[in-house]
Amino acid sequence: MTTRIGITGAAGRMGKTLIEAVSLAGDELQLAAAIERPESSLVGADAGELAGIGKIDVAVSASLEDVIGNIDVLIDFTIPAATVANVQVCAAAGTAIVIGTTGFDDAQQAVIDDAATKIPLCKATNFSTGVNLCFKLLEVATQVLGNDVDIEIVEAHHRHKIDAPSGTALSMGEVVADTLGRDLKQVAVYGREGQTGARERDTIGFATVRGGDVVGDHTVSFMADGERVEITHKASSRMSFGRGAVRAAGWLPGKAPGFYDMRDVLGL
Ligand SMILES: NC(=O)C1=CN([C@@H]2O[C@H](COP(=O)(O)OP(=O)(O)OC[C@H]3O[C@@H](n4cnc5c(N)ncnc54)[C@H](OP(=O)(O)O)[C@@H]3O)[C@@H](O)[C@H]2O)C=CC1
Ligand SMILES: O=C(O)C1=N[C@H](C(=O)O)C[C@H](O)C1
Repeated sequence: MTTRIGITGAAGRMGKTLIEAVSLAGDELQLAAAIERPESSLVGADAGELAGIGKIDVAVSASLEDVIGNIDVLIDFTIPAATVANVQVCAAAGTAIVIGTTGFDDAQQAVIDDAATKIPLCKATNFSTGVNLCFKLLEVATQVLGNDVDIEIVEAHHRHKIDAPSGTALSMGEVVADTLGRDLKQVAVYGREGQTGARERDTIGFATVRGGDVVGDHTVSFMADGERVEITHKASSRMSFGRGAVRAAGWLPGKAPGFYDMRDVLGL
């Protein structure tokens, strides 16, 4: 059976990547709708031409509500406010959703958690296989190195990124903090300046770099006296995220309502 996919934020960097990723995914997955903001000049354009893969006879729509009945699953990589609106449309229609947007505040996350009681919902801060493998490697490294190391996370992204630290860096911090039985909200340090005092062992530090066209680099350092372990992931193409999100979109429809992430899709 064919899974009909909708993509919001169709003209965005990830939206265009996702349109191409669906076209590469085989006959079981089909792009059934591409949605942009009503005021976008791209409404009515062919989604394939927008993504640079040639005509696919799917016109960009101005409203998710207009097309929700034509899709089995929505993939949403937009901005938090738009995702929150879109997840509510999906919950009302009983349609599954894959969420890649990052940068939600607690109130926005609560709306998403509520939707997951009604529909199958797969949300990940990073859909690449490599990053999800890194989450596993981080668990092991943290278990072995434990409380004897200082842990710092550095991420770099392109100049257009609007949230910091990246969702992936925060997820990496959560994996490490959970494994150590620490509460990330209590121990995270976001950047340092001035007379900071000596580093406290229990803290987990984050540093952010922005510039150029960096697709997404993440390094977690475990630093002891005399040695250092670093786990690094470098994305060189957005297709690494697009492939993963489309795989999640093929996996999700038909699942029981609930909150899933890419580790569930990969069986990690
Ligand atoms: N989980 C993962 O694996 C990954 C997650 N991301 C995340 O995905 C998100 C999008 O990233 P990226 O594609 O680079 O961003 P872009 O800015 O390129 O795209 C965002 C899209 O959302 C649309 N949009 C913005 N505001 C609204 C609104 N109010 N209503 C409806 N649509 C809106 C934009 O439309 P318009 O062009 O008209 O403004 C655009 O199409 C980010 O949160 C990023 O962190 C990115 C890569 C991987
Ligand atoms: O905005 C991006 O580009 C990316 N965002 C995600 C994040 O915040 O972690 C995933 C990836 O690193 C690219």
